[in-house]
Amino acid sequence: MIESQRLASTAVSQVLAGRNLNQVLQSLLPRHSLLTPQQRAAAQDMSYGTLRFYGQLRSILDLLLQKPIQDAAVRSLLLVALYQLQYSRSAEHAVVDHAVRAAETLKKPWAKGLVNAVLRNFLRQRISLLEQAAASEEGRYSHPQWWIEKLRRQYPDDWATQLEINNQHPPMTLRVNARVTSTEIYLDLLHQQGIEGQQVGENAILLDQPVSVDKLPGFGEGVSSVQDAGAQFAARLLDVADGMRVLDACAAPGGKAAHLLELARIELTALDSDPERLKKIEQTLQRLKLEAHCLTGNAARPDEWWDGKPFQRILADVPCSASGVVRRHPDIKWLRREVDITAFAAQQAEILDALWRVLGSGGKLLYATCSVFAEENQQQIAQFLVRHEDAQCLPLSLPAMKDGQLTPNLQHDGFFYALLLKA
Ligand SMILES: C[S@@+](CC[C@H](N)C(=O)[O-])C[C@H]1O[C@@H](n2cnc3c(N)ncnc32)[C@H](O)[C@@H]1O
Repeated sequence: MIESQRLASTAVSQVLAGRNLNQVLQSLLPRHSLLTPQQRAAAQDMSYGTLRFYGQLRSILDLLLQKPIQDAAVRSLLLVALYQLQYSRSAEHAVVDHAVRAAETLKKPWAKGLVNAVLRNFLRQRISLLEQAAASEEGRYSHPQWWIEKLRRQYPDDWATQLEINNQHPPMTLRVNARVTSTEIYLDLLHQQGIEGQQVGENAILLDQPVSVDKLPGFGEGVSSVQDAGAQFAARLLDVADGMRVLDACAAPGGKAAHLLELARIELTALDSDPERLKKIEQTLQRLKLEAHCLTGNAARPDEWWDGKPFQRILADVPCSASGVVRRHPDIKWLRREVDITAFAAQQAEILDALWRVLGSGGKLLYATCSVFAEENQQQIAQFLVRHEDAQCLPLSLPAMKDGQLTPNLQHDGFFYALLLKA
């Protein structure tokens, strides 16, 4: 456990210094090649869990300390150990003992005693500390205060439910490749392997328990993919048909692009501004035996990549706050600042305006975000409609949506969709 705990502490410390958790783990894990798969999984769980409950754990740590700790390594080690004590099944004495030994290796003579005292005090005063931490909203909901307030303003009825859902483990959902088999047949195949789930969309199967993809029948051969049920609405809403010229303007890592290709024999251009992420689309399409024209380029600058032939359909799955998918990326809660939402909205408007120019008359553009904030969603589209008289927003006939908004729940993540028709 000690190695996993140390790795998680380093990861948490780097995220709190401003780095993205996925990238941090991708760079740290290969450097710990002696870890067993179980130790790696434990390190990931501790990193994700500590950040999921960082608001609460930080409040508890502040209550336990006479003055704040400036040392990032010791502070992160304490946060990870508090997470383990409160949320994991590890034996308490082992968590404390390993954290004290990990503190010794930090070569800071004062750290060992402090770590020991803080963790033992937590165990002695746990109930009262949990109650005191819950007195502040950040401590209670483990989200930044500006986020809590924005959600409360925009979702007066279910803001607290959303915050609670955001702190749960995300569900694992599969997309069955409609070109290869039916959802019913694949459910049966899963059942034969002892994997249970239920159909929650035309091609979507929500698994009872997450499993490693190499246990999924035919995964390597492209029979299924992992994709949230909310994300699976995109390809259906865009209403593609064989022979259409389609642009996926922010395509990486390629989940929605692949779904579009599974649904119809379209001529797809998959664009993304990040060449590294673009490689992931190529890998995904190779596994699924699908083809697209993959391009590196800025969606807001069509002059740099467009061949002048209008598209009949465009998917604009724009960069956003990702506030609808924090279950999967708990670091987002602590990395985003309120001003970022305005910056995202400005970037999204620029991309939308540019893409409108490359859409043919009578064509449809599906605007998509994985955000729950109105500035990036309903307000963005209302302003777009004012700027573009030739645009009409079509009604979406999905029962789970309100004004195009899906909020995170037990079956899917938070997404927003708006389908725009060009006169
Ligand atoms: C929400 S993700 C897209 C997810 C993807 N549609 C899928 O389903 O797998 C947004 C993507 O937009 C890309 N991006 C950001 N700014 C861009 C721009 N100006 N032009 C094109 N792509 C951009 C990012 O690199 C990122 O891959």
